[in-house]
This record gives sequence, C-alpha cells and structure tokens, in this order.
Amino acid sequence: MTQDEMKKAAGWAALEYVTPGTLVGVGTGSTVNHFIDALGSIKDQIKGAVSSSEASTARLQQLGIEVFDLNEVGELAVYVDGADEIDGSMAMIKGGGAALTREKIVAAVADKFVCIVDGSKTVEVLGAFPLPVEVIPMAREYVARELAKLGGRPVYREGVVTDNGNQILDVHGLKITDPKGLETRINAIVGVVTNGLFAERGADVLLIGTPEGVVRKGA
Ligand SMILES: O=C(CO)[C@H](O)[C@H](O)COP(=O)(O)O
Repeated sequence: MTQDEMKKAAGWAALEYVTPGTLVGVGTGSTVNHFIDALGSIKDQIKGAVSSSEASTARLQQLGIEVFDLNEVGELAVYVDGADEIDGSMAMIKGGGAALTREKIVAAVADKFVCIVDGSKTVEVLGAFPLPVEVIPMAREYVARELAKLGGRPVYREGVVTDNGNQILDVHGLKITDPKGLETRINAIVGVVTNGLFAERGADVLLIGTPEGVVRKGA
C-alpha cells in the first residue's frame, strides 16, 4: 500500500464524523484533498464548508461545495485536517503546507478536531519535523534570532508567501518536551503570527491510514 493510499483511506474514513445538514471545517494538504473528494460525494447532504486555505477553497468550489466566510457562521461541529507529526497526547506539528494560521483559527472554532494521517506521521516526541512559524515579513530576522535562543535552527522558507501575506521560518533541532509551553512561548515573540504547534488545541480524534486498515484513537 502506498503512502497516498493510506492518506486516502484516512481521508474517506473522516466522512463518518460529518453530520448531514452542517457546515464542515476543512484543513489543507494532500491528505485533506482526499477528504475533500470524499465530501464531494455527499455534497448534497451538507450545508457547505469553511476552509483553511485558498488551495482547499479552490478544490471545494471545483467540486460544487459552497465555502462560507468564518465571520458569517457560528460554531462548527467538526474540523478535519492532516498533520506533519502527532504524538500520543494528540499534540501536533502542522504547517508543512504553510496554512497553519488559518488552520489554527478554524480548528479553534470547531467542537471536534479530526486528524487524518498516514502511519508515518505518528511519533513519540514531536520535533523531528521542523516546526513552521509564520512571521510578519519585517520581523523575520528578529524572530529568527529569538528562536535560536530557544535552541532551534530557523531556516527561512524562501519563495513562500502565506495566504495572509506573511513568511515562514522552519525551526530545526528543537527538543519539544513541553509542547504547550513551547507553543505559548513562541507565540509571545513579537512578530510571530502563529507557530505550528497544535498542543493547546490538539486533536480529539485521530484516524491513521495503515496497510492493515484505518486505526482510530479518541472520540
Ligand atoms: O499542516 C498542514 C498544512 O499547513 C498539513 O496538514 C500538513 O502539512 C500535512 O500535509 P499532508 O497531508 O500533505 O501530508
């Protein structure tokens, strides 16, 4: 079974968490693209979606799913998104696709976060995947120096501009023993918009695509 087939299995399994007649929060990435395709198969049964990126919005709209502005809707029952890493406490590193800020916003509004991954994304300790940090462009080098003081090695993701017009630093080599503490600490650096640690608001449900089928954790 290929990695993409495992992503597809997890993406389609997430349909189970979609309640007919509701709005669905939709993340970003190659795993979520499978979920969007699955949503397309039941598009007449849902009200629409709230999207976390221009890329997901375009894919949703291509399939005829209406995309709503988050400011025009109330709470969302469910948010479905992938992750770059997820640990046993359901804390994640996200932002490999540079959509971390909007992802964190839509996730914050949702009652339930359903994380969909292939088996390569589950880890004991977060941090082998470089931690993405979205920064205001004029603050990039200042933020990089502050991140280095925390023990990381920030690398500017050249050529990438986020949907919010900002830049990304990928922080290598961090020892993430306290995900919630580090999430708060990095967010306190002036010029940081968001960092890719989703620990304060982790996942509620984890669907892992494996060669043996989809493994579920949480409820
Ligand atoms: O956080 C993300 C985008 O900002 C993605 O969820 C994460 O990068 C996983 O992507 P993929 O499903 O393509 O492996």
